Amino acid sequence: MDSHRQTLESAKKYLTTAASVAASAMLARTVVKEFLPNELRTLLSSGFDRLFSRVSTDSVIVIRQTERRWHISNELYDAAGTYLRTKISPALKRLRASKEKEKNNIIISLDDGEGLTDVFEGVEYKWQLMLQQETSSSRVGETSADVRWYELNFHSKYKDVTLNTYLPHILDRSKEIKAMDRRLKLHMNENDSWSEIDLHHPATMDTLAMDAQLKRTILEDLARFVKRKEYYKRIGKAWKRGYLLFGPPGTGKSSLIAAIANYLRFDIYDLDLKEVNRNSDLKSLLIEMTNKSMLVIEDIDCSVDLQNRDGEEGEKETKSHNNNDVTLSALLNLIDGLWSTSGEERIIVLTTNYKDQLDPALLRPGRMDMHIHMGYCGPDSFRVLASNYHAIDEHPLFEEIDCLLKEVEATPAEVAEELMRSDDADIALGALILFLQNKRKGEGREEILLESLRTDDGVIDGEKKPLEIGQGEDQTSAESK
Ligand SMILES: Nc1ncnc2c1ncn2[C@@H]1O[C@H](COP(=O)(O)OP(=O)(O)OP(=O)(O)O)[C@@H](O)[C@H]1O
Repeated sequence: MDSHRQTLESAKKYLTTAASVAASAMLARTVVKEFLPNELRTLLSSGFDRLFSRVSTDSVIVIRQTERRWHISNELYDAAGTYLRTKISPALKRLRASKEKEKNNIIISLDDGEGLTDVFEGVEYKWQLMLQQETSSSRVGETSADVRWYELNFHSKYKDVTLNTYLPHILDRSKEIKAMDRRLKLHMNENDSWSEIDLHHPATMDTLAMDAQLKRTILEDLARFVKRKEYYKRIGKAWKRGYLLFGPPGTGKSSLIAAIANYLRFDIYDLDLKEVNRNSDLKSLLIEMTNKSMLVIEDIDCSVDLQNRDGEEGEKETKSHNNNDVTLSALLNLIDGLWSTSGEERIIVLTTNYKDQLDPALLRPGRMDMHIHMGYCGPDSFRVLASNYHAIDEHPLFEEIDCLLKEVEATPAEVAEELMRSDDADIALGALILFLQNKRKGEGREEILLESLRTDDGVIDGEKKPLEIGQGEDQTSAESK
């Protein structure tokens, strides 16, 4: 996106017009201005009239604005503008305007040469933006308006493939590009209604400090999920995916949620169950959610107070802390039923610091598809943080830090805090070493106390960990179902 903006900025700056069309320079400049991304969208709000004109072996499709609002052409004209914006080379220094011989048309070259060339499935397409000033007279006097259209040139033998494949591809790509450009929203609930703010969380999958293999697994899972519309339809399952994030505070559960939202360009619906008084309110909230969104319930263990644990799942009374009527079974039924069937491409994320305190109903197969353990900071995570905070990939102190991180349980949040202490990498890494050494001393004393509680099988009483599938970094794991 930035490179496009730069291109457009530099295109604007370096605009030159051919000497022969000096009189048209003002008009051309207007078009160039309109190539700024936001304005482009307004410019391209209309449609096209399709016509083929044969010039020797070339075919030309004219994609033109039209008065008819809902004409298919509107969509394609709009899509062409969006699509071409991503195709303009960052190296482009100027937009060239020239006048067509014996015509009033001005050609705006979208590259340095003859026209922007796009190669798709081996076929070469040349795009030109055309511009004409049309004057019309009426009783109130003469008015003039700019008429713009795209000309798409290609060899006539590719006419079918163009209509059947290339133009649909442009429509699809433009939808994807628009989805990427869209501002993300964070929705928060108050009783039975959502309020929204723009989501500007800077976390991305790149800046997230976690075990490299686990990160790859999550990314692959997400990428597979969004491509599987037909698959979910075929198997008769709702197109949704559930992730349970668990781990100590400060290990990046909220950061991962934001990173997923930024990666998929999904809005977040942050559901605070304590704010919901009745199951009917919960239902209203879930119905209002849009597609391509994430339902997030943080600290699920604190949001609902589990009672009657021994009863059947459907009978479990799970009330929230402020004694409202919302039950866990209602939440689960709504998510499995209405929420899943009334929308698509939905993700649900539950977080907890204490997975072992969760109701088994939440952990049942098919409910949360992937259990992701956000663990303490290991060498992989530390490398990401060092790169985030100090833009360094290597440093003589790394080895010592790696050794300490293997011995000490420090959260990424704690490590990040130390790294922020100074802009000087040497000082910050030194502070981190000191912090880890102090922590190790503290833990050493604790270890001695815990030693007396150790049972025969080596497990510390009350500390028995749930069985997890570990991957990569020692303290990080994922269970995928
Ligand atoms: N894995 C991580 N990668 C990058 N930064 C992290 C990570 N974990 C923590 N941080 C840093 O620490 C801050 C707090 O982390 P975050 O809120 O994501 O943790 P959490 O696990 O959700 O904590 P809690 O359980 O208390 O909600 C973040 O804003 C970020 O700066």
